[in-house]
Amino acid sequence: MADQSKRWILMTTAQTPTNIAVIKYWGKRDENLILPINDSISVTLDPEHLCTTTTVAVSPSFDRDRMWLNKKEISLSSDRYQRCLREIRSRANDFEDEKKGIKITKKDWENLHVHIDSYNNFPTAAGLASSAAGFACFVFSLARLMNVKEDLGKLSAIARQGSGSACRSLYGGFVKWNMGKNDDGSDSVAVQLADEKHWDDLVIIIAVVSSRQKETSSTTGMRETVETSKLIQHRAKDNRRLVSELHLIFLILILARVQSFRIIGCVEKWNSAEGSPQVCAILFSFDTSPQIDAGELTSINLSTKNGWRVFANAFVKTSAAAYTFDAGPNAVLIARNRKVAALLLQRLLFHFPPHPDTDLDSYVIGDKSILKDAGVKDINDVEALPPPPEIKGNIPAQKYTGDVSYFICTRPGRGPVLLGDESLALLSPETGLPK
Ligand SMILES: Nc1ncnc2c1ncn2[C@@H]1O[C@H](COP(=O)(O)OP(=O)(O)OP(=O)(O)O)[C@@H](O)[C@H]1O
Ligand SMILES: C[C@@](O)(CCOP(=O)(O)OP(=O)(O)O)CC(=O)O
Repeated sequence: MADQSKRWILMTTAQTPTNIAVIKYWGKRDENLILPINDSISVTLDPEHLCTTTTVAVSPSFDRDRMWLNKKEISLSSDRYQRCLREIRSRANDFEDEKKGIKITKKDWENLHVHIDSYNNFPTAAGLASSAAGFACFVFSLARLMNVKEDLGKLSAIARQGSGSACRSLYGGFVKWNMGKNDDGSDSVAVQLADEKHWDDLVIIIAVVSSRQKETSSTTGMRETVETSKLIQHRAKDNRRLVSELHLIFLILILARVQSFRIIGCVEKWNSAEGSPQVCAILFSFDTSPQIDAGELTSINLSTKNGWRVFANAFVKTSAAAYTFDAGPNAVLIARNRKVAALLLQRLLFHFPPHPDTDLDSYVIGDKSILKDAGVKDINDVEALPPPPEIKGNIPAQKYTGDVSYFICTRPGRGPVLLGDESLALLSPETGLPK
C-alpha cells in the first residue's frame, strides 16, 4: 500500500519527436479505437528541432488528475485522454524506492492521481502533428512512471488511441503504421523500418505559412473525406499507391492557402527544369541496388516493398525536391541530401524573403548549418541571391515577402527518451504544480 502519511511526489520527464507522413493516414474504419483504412509511413523528425516534453507526477497528495498544455490547464475529460490513461493504468506494476520511502503496488495505481505538464516547442494544432508528439509523450512518460513493461509496439497501440499519427512517434527514423485487421486494434501498431542513421543526409525544410490553429482538424477533415469521397475508398482498396497519393494530396491541399501553392510552384518549377518527376510524397529505399527507370513510376505497384524501393530510387536519382502537407497550409519540403537542401533553401529565401526588419536568425531556425551551406550569413546575403536559373528568361522573378512566417530546417531523428536531469522537469518536485 502506498504510504499516505508521507507527501512524496514521484516524477518522470520524457521527450518525444513529431513525424511527417510520406504515405498519409487519412480515414478511419473505427472512430473510437482509431483504426485506419490504410497503412501509412512517416519520417520521425529530429526532436532537437521539434518535440514535446512532458513531465508526469504521482502523489498521494493529489486529489484529482490534472493536465497543463503549453502552460495552460486543460481538461482531461475527453475520451482520447481517458482511454490512454485507462490503458496505461491497467498495465501498471509494483514500484519501490526505499530511499525516498515510496512503495506503490499494482493496485495502488488505480487510486493515485497524476499531474501532467506538457510543452510543445513548435505551434500546437497548426498542422505540424502536435497531437502525434503530444500523445506519444503522454503515453510514453506515463508508462515509464507506472513501471509498465510493454514494448514500444504495444505502447504505440495505446498512443494510437490518443491520435492515430501518434503511434508512429514511438520510434525514430522511418516508421510504418500497419493498419491491422483485428477488430480490437491489437495488430494496428507501428514498426520501425529503419533507424534515423539509415538516410542521415536527408533534409526536411518546413515552411511555416501559418502557426495559427487550423480551422479544420485532421479528425474532422478525414471523417468528411471518408463520408463524401469516392477517391478515398479507391485509395483504401487500390494498391497502386502513387496515383492515389496524388489524389489524396489534392484533397489535403484543400486545407492549404495561396501561399502554400506558391511554395509548390517554386519546387515544381525547379523539378521541371531538372527534368524531374513531381514528387509530392516519397518513400524510402532500403536497398540501393534496383536500377529502374523513373519513367515507370506511374505504372508500378507501390504497395509492394519493391515498389517502394523503386519510388525512392527514382527520387534519389532524378528529383530536385519533394513536397508534402499535413492537413494544413504549412509546406514540408524534402531534399535528398545537404547539397540539394542548400540549393532549395537559396530558392526559398529568394522567393520568400523575410521582412527587412526580421532577424534572419529567427527566420530560419533548427539546423542552421544548411544556411551556411547555402552561403547565407545575413539579410544582405538574402538580398544578393541571384534568381534561380530555371526562371531566367521568363517573366521577372516574383518575390513574396511575408508569405512565410519562418522556416524550420530539420532531419530524421530519434524516438522517445527519458530526461533524467531533474532540472528539466516541468513540474516542481516540491508541489507537483507547474514551475
Ligand atoms: N503536448 C501535448 N500533449 C497532449 N496532447 C496534445 C499535445 N499537443 C497537442 N495535443 C492534442 O492534440 C490536439 C491538436 O491536434 P490536431 O490534430 O488538431 O493538430 P496537429 O496535430 O497539430 O495537426 P496535424 O495532426 O494535422 O498535423 C490538441 O488540441 C491537443 O488535444
Ligand atoms: C494528414 C495527417 O497528418 C493526418 C494525421 O491525423 P491525426 O493523427 O492528427 O488524426 P486523429 O487520429 O483523428 O487524431 C497524415 C498522417 O500523419 O499520416
